[in-house]
Amino acid sequence: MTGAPLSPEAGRVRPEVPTLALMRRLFVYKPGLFAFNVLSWGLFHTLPAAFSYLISRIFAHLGEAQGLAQAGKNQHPAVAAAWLAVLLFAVARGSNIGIFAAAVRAWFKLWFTLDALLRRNLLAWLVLAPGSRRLPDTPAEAVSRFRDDVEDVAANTEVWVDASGFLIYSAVAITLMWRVDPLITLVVCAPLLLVVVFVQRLSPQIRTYRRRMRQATARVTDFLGETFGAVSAVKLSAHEPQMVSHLIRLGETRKAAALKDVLLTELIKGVNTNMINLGVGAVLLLGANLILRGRMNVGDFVLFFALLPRLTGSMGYFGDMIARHRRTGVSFERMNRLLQDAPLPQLVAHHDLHLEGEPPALPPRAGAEPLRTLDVEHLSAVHDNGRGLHDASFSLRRGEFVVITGRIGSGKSTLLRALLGLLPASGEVRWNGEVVQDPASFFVPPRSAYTAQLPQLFSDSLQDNVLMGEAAGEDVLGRALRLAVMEQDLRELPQGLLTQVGARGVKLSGGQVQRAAAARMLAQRADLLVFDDVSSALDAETERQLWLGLSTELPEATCLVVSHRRAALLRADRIVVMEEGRVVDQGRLGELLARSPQMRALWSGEEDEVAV
Ligand SMILES: Nc1ncnc2c1ncn2[C@@H]1O[C@H](COP(=O)(O)OP(=O)(O)OP(=O)(O)O)[C@@H](O)[C@H]1O
Repeated sequence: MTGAPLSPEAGRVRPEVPTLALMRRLFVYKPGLFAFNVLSWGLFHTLPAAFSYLISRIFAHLGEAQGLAQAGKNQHPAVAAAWLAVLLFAVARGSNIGIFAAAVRAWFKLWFTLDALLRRNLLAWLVLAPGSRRLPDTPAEAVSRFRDDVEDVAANTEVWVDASGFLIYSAVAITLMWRVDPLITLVVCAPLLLVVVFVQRLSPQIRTYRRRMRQATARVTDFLGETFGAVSAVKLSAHEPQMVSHLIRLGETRKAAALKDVLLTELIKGVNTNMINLGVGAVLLLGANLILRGRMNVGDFVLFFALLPRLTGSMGYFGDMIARHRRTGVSFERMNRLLQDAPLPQLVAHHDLHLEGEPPALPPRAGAEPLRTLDVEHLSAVHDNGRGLHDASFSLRRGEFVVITGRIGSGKSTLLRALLGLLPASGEVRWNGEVVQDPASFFVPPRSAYTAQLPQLFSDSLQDNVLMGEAAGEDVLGRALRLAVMEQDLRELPQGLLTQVGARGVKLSGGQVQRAAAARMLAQRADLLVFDDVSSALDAETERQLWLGLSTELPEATCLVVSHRRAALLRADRIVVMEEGRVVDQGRLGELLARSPQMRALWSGEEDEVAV
């Protein structure tokens, strides 16, 4: 960790996302699979040009046979040619069904692979990247980005996979039609340009409506999540009517945003589809006129008719391609916001996914140099409102019990979080004299373990919450629970260690949650134990037992503890006193009581605002 800012603030303006370059990078993730998709779908979309040609030949030969019969000539060669065309048509049709089966399989594989790659990259950056990661928006927004935006991008691959087929088909169809009648071909192709211009002009709206729809959806999800989490607070304050009307307002906003997005999508589709009808009408009018004047035979007329739907469909496809490209840009932009300070290509970086077979074993936990000294120098972490931590310095030696104390809001939690890399910070932290470059990944077991002020438990058994997948023995588990003063609670829980706790299990009290989290920390057997204000949910006697147990059973443990309780202050080798985000004094309890008015106020509990 150096004096420079550790991680930039979220939400800064980012350059426009280069959608095309990002899509290209995705395609070359599995070049063989992508090439197979392009080839198989290319063939699948191009072969209908051959069907149309063969159908036109069947009709042309039948027309020829009829003419020969009327003239009293031998019609057999024309009939044989018609049968040959029928046979070729059947073969081509049959092959196309086989190609379709292979292409669909390859497409799903490509789609889900790219889907998984994007999600893996998002998750890896949030969880593993250097520096601390805070979600830039709400968890519901993040879920929507993981789910909907990833899906939009991966599904957009379809457009590119189909492109070559539609292009070749269009080129072949236009050439065949041009050879028969350039004027009708031009009339049929003109809408293509119109569609492209139409969709291009709508591009800003496409992006805006998609963005607004996604945001409005996330707001509804957020509000529902918050309401479920605060049901009792809502009931107690009799706020149900206000909550319902707010939900209705959010729902209305979402409805309007979704309606605009869907309407625009359907409008584009509608315009595209109607091009087919316009094309058919043009061919009917112009073609029938030419047949009447004897300037076009039935075979050529059928050729036009057979090629037309797919050709105009391709035109619609190109319009849709532009619209989807714009929406994909929005999805990239939204996912990119989730990555915050990540380099842009991180989103589409290539990594092994292990989608088939056994997942690889996790690497063993890295050994760490045992703590001898920890030095914090000029550590600052300022929140958006200008409050937080300013220029804090203190040291800690192996086996010490250091208490950080101060009034409510004096910056104690910010100090711990900045030290552990959970907040963007500047300053220097040294572990055994070595500068810590990335505290977020450094301060983890076996070096350090942490209990937050408001810890979270998973919906799982108490045992699994404490061990977190670690294969620790009963002695480790038993000692962690004993040290965390949980034995009495265990006896009262319906299934003891196997009791399901968390959001979907038994509701534990705040103090029980905090002690379960402390047990989780103690089961990690880390060198440095960091407690953030366990006093906030423990009574004085339980907290006293906690510190007493630690000093008798783990006398070698190094503890950094936020507390204002006498039990902790009496046990402290050193106390760091904070006020208004700054360290104002530090030393042993006796010294501080003698010279620090803040310490005396905290000790005597005379200050009204002392954290309780
Ligand atoms: N995420 C945040 N955004 C903005 N301000 C914050 C944030 N977190 C904390 N603060 C502010 O920073 C100051 C220090 O907060 P901090 O939580 O570090 O204090 P504390 O001493 O731990 O308080 P307490 O004893 O209540 O836990 C407070 O004024 C608080 O309102």
